[in-house]
Parts: sequence; structure tokens; C-alpha cells
Amino acid sequence: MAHWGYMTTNGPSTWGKDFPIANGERQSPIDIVTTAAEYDSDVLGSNALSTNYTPESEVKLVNNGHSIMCQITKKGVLTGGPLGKDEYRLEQFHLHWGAEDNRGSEHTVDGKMYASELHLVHWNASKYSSFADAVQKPDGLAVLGIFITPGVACNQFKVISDNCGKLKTSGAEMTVDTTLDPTLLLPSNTSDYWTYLGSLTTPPLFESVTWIVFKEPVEYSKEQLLALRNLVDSDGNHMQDNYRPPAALKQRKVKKTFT
Ligand SMILES: CN(C)c1nnc([C@H](N)S(N)(=O)=O)s1
Ligand SMILES: [Zn+2]
Repeated sequence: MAHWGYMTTNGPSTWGKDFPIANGERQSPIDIVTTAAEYDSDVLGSNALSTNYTPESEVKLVNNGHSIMCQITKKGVLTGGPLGKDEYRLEQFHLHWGAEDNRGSEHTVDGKMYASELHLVHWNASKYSSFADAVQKPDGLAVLGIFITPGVACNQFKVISDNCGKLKTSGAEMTVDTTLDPTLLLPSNTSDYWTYLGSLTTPPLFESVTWIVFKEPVEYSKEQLLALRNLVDSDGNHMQDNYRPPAALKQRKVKKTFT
């Protein structure tokens, strides 16, 4: 099987060959049509979305050939909002980005694409014993989506952007001896978000993700975005435009926590 990627020959339009769920009923990402999203006080009311992350004492970075990923080693919990009482454990975070600032995010808002999108991937530790056990369950995963827009530098992201140059080849890994608090990667407003039932946005595209996409973007500097674009993917090309375009909404509703 040719390795999936984002080129014409192995990109999102070809994934259905090896992963038929690509044309499934709850695929991600989606275009968020803001006027169609339904305000749902239940999502917000009962218990607000809350994160309780433990700062990493060292930062494990991996170029996995299609993104740059930070492997989490400390206990970090996401709960509340659409997740109810279940506690979801932070597993890793990674990003998707474009070759230019006008594209790169996976979710779009009324057709608008952001320059990048940060994903914090969690698994349901209240119901399952591991990420591998949860990854194919309909309520197995929860991913926080944070839109990234060019602006001032994000200090907490410096440890990643400053080390991209040392992670240029696919499979490269490194451990940076510094702390990182995932909480500081989130926008200041974490009350306003859209949420819907979807999937992983890369193969195997499992339909196991409760998506929570924050309305407020976070700013990264031009240099930080350029650092991402200088990474090299598993085909030896510049890793950029590593985003899946929006999939059909089908019979789903997007909920929102703000009016
Ligand atoms: C196995 N893990 C953690 C993941 N598999 N696919 C992932 C996708 N990159 S995403 N964008 O999080 O759905 S994350
Ligand atoms: Zn992702």
C-alpha cells in the first residue's frame, strides 16, 4: 500500500481506496456554517468544559512524516461540556498548516481557512484502558481544535518552532530539556466553541472523535509558521498543506456554546 500523504498521488482524494470510511457518515474536518450551528445550553450548562493539564518537564518532539507531534507523558485531563462526566486523557498534540498564510487549517468557518490548526488529542480514560483501546470507539476520543493566525509569537510554542530545524527529516525525534504547559497553547477564551461528532482527519480516519473547535484563534509569528513549513515529510518534500479539506456534514448538527 502506497503510504498516504498530501500529494496528488497519495492525498485526501485517494484515501478512500485503502480507507473506505473516508466516505463515512461522520468524517472530519467539516466547514462550520456559523448560522446553522445550534446554541445548546446543555452543552455549556451542566458542567463547563475544563482542562487540568500537568506541565511536561521535558518536551518529546517527533516528525512523524505528516506532522510535527509532541508526545505527552504527564497526566492531563479534559472533561465537561459535550464530554459530560467522562475524563479524557491528553495523549499528544500536533498541527496542520499551509504553504502560505491563506490556507492550512482543517476545519473552516463559513469557508474561511486559517493558516494552521493545532490539535490536542485525548482518549476516554473513564471507559477505556488505553489510547489503542479507545481509538476506534464512537466515544473514544476528544480533540481540541485551535485555529492559528499570523500575529505575535506564541511563547509556549517556541520550544516547538525553535526546534523544527533539528527535526527536518521524517522519523526524527528529540527531547528538549524544558517545560511545556499545554494549557498555555489554548486561546484565552475556552468557553466559546463549536462541537460535533467526527473522525480522525488522517488515516485510519476512525469515526471516534468528539470535536471541540474554539472560536477564538491563537496568534503565532510569521517565523513560527515558517519553521513549520521548513519541515520535511516522508516523501522528502517540504511538509506543508498537510490538511484534509472539509468532508460532507451529512446527517450531523454542529452545536455551539455561545450566542
Ligand atoms: C493515533 N493518533 C494520536 C492520531 N491519529 N490520527 C490523528 C490525526 N492527525 S487527527 N488530525 O488528530 O485526527 S492523531
Ligand atoms: Zn490533526
